Amino acid sequence: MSSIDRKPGIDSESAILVGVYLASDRASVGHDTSDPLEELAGLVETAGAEVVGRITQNRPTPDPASYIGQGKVESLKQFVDAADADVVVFDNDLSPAQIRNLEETLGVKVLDRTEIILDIFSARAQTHEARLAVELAQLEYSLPRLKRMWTHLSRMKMGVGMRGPGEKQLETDRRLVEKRINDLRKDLKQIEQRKERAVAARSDRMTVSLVGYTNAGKSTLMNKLTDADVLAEDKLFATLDTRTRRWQLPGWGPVLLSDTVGFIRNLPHNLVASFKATLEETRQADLLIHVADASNPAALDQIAAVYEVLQELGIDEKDTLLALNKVDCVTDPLALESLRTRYPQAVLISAATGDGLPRLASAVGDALSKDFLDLEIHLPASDGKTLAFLAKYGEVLSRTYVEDRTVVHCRLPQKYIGPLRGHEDVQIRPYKGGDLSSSISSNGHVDATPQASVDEVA
Ligand SMILES: Nc1nc2c(ncn2[C@@H]2O[C@H](COP(=O)(O)OP(=O)(O)OP(=O)(O)O)[C@@H](O)[C@H]2O)c(=O)[nH]1
Ligand SMILES: [Mg+2]
Repeated sequence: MSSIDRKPGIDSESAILVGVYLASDRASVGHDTSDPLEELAGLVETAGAEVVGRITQNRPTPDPASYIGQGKVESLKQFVDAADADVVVFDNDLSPAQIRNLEETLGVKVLDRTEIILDIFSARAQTHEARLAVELAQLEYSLPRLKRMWTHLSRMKMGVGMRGPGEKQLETDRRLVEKRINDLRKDLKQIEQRKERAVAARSDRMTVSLVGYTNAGKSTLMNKLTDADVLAEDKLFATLDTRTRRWQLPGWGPVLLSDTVGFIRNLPHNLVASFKATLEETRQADLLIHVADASNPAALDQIAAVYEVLQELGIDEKDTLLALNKVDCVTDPLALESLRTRYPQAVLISAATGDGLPRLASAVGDALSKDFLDLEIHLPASDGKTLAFLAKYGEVLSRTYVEDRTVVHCRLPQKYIGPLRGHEDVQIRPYKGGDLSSSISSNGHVDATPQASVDEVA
């Protein structure tokens, strides 16, 4: 499939960055005071290229032919020649036609932000699952662009506008790509279903998942809390898979903590979809810890971008704790203050120094406790299985035997009330305090009027 590999990576090439700010963008990113091309520069460097120049332009709307205006294209060309650049990278997403026109005028490769992100993911994907996910996203991105690659080829081989074998070749390429996309989707769906079952099966512990913008410090925090040995480095997308470790939560017991791939503003949609299997732990988590880099001038926008991706994954309604990380290297106290005003519940931490981690742990404990119900459960004295279930998933506080019944005072996560209902002859009701043996009437049966809160989930 040589025509799809038109773009080798940009490793050790020299790049000029172009950012176009449309009227609509300027309205929405009003609070971001950082250099608008800083993030793209980080991406391009992570992809292995060297940034040799930057150009920005404000425009009301993109130019249909070349995104930037004609005059700007001319000065970009001079810039490219003077700097002897190999590639021009746009911070915006370009149409296939815009890329083609720009490449023709500039005489160098033109890439957009999505292609750079896909390139990084492709170079860093290590697990089988991540490789499949990236390949799928790349092919989905290339499919509508196949024509443009062919046009490039046809011009070299037989001049502009030639029909004939070229059209046929394009059809064949397209069919091959479509077939591969279908196969990949099927494989990933299977992995996703297997993963869904696997994650569900080990949910006998409360599970907490770290989410956040790329480079926010999720892996560093994971290592600090669990003695895990996850790669943490000052590169974008250092983590592309999911690791889960036991975290001994003080005053609580062990919970499962997972670290996963970071998010970024305008994460390509098909990339999010492809990574669904990888994000399974996050989708099934009882609680999310959203780690944000408080020292980054774009922190507010990054936090908003993470919420957008959570929305796209359909998990924005989950209980989420915001942890403002890297407080040890905040240089602008006013910016931190405005973050705190905006998110008064957030916990300030430094994953590097360990500052604030006890406070984070106790906030996590509180958030998890919220899901626990204080219950009084009546079961046949012979029902050892249900008793074992309660001991495994909940916290049994007391146990009383009355005739052939056992009465248990137990704190149990809400999500286990459903499974309990399946057990025969078991009654569940809110614990109201006092002596459990007195709640059994003389005929040995419980007064079965559960409160609404229990009834709803039961
Ligand atoms: N000063 C300081 N640096 C930190 C802190 N936490 C993380 N870092 C640094 O930030 C960089 C990124 O950290 P990671 O833990 O890899 O970030 P991540 O969120 O896992 O990033 P991705 O896996 O790329 O999404 C590393 O160089 C860390 O050393 C902190 O509290 N203070
Ligand atoms: Mg990481």
